[in-house]
Amino acid sequence: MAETTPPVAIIMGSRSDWPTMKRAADSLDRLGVAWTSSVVSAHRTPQRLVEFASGAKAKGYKVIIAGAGGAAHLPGMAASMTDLPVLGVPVQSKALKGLDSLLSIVQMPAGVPVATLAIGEAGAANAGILAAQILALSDPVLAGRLNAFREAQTEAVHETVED
Ligand SMILES: Nc1c(C(=O)O)ncn1[C@@H]1O[C@H](COP(=O)(O)O)[C@@H](O)[C@H]1O
Repeated sequence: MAETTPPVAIIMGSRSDWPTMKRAADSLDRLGVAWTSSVVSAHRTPQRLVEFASGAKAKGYKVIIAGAGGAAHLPGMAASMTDLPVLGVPVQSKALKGLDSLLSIVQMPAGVPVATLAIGEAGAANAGILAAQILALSDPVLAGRLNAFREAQTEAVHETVED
């Protein structure tokens, strides 16, 4: 039987980004959304990026989460080759604490959007949730799971508040 493509592709510039990008995968797992992950670099494997990004929609992906650090050109270059929504995660760099990653991702020219998340693990976790929210627009069952997730989150905060 032919394998179905999961709706979310997580790509990252280097294997060293995985501890951050795993947070996106964790969010997706929690919400019951299937994903794949792979290392693709605009700098180190440009041909692999062209093949991935230009073929992503035809392959059946619905949302791309792209994480990279430093001169983080991966999300923008991926967005230039697909009209799937691209969520960019600035991975925290050693030298500049991720400010370089953030600025490399966020300032896209008009016409080629990348939805840019916060630097580091919180941004990656939110990328997973945001991908699920996009998919939930046409998936009421997933929308219900997202709602339950939000309620559980609110309840967990209430439990830490005395009064
Ligand atoms: N920013 C990019 C791209 C890209 O944008 O294509 N490819 C790799 N990298 C980044 O280089 C950093 C260091 O990578 P190494 O740890 O492999 O030296 C990683 O955060 C990666 O995302």
